[in-house]
Amino acid sequence: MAVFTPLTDPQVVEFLSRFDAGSLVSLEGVPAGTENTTFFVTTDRRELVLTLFEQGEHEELPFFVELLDYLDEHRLPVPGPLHDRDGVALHALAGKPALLFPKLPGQHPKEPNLTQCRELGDTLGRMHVVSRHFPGHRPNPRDLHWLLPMHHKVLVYLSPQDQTLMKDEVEIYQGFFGNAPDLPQGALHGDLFRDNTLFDGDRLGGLIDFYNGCTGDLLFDLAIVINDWATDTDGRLDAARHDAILAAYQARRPLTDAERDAWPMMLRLTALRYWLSRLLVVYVDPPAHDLTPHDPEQFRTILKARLADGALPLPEVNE
Ligand SMILES: Nc1ncnc2c1ncn2[C@@H]1O[C@H](COP(=O)(O)OP(=O)(O)OP(=O)(O)O)[C@@H](O)[C@H]1O
Ligand SMILES: N[C@@H](CCO)C(=O)O
Repeated sequence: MAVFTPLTDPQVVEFLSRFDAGSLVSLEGVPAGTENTTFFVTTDRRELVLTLFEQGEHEELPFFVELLDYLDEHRLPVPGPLHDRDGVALHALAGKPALLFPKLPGQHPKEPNLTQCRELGDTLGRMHVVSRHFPGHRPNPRDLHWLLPMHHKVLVYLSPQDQTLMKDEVEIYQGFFGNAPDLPQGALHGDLFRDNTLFDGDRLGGLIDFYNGCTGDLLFDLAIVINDWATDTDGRLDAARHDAILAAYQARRPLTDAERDAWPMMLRLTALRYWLSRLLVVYVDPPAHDLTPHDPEQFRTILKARLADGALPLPEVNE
């Protein structure tokens, strides 16, 4: 159960009174989620989601509001936060920063079909086309600059083989990305796993949970997507889902030559990024709650599969 901060009806009634969103009918805590407290709020006019921010850098919340406003204005399927009658989105509730969102339709796809993969690739491609012009700035908090110092913290918990694997990989990324290939930049979702999307049948209802959002290499976002959406249980790439996502993405934004060169390395770097972040949660900085952490092993397996198999050929772009 991930309601870390309970709320009463009167608190929510008072909160809602600042917005033109109707009067409270019901309030329901959402069990999913491990980082923030989420409630579904039904009013006499609409369905909403109320998020209380439990952790993280609260001073970064205005960046997320600006990014969601920007993507919403550009007609991407994201929950653009509600602004109150004075134009303010971010408020405090029960001592926590709070945002109110429209409730988007759909469920997280566990085993996405090819139509859903195409939808996702198309939407991410559209998002990256507009996000290149997003004026905000937040350096990617999980790129190589983070891997370099942080991987040292987990080495002691790894087998000698895994220590070598992790150290060698980080050194290889440093050699490759340290020479700064010229990769297209823009705003990223930063964590676009299946459980951060909602599908209403085959229709993409929305991309949610933008709290890893940042600016940086667009390719980083795409590699996270492929590693989660197009990987089989043995860690190997699923060619059909891989091609469906990448063909749809590239119909919106063809990859540059530099991105094509960097692609196999970016798949490895983003796999290691999650191996490491999950190891940190398990061994170094466990959260106060007792929810089962995500399994680090899954991303070690993915990394090893990318090393063994390389990347699959990128689908042809139809100009
Ligand atoms: N705008 C929305 N519309 C519909 N459902 C939503 C919306 N926002 C959040 N949810 C639901 O609430 C759940 C928790 O939300 P969210 O992913 O933001 O929480 P979190 O604690 O940050 O989770 P995570 O563990 O993925 O970081 C989601 O899995 C989804 O089911
Ligand atoms: N998507 C992340 C968790 C949320 O940041 C993971 O699977 O490790």
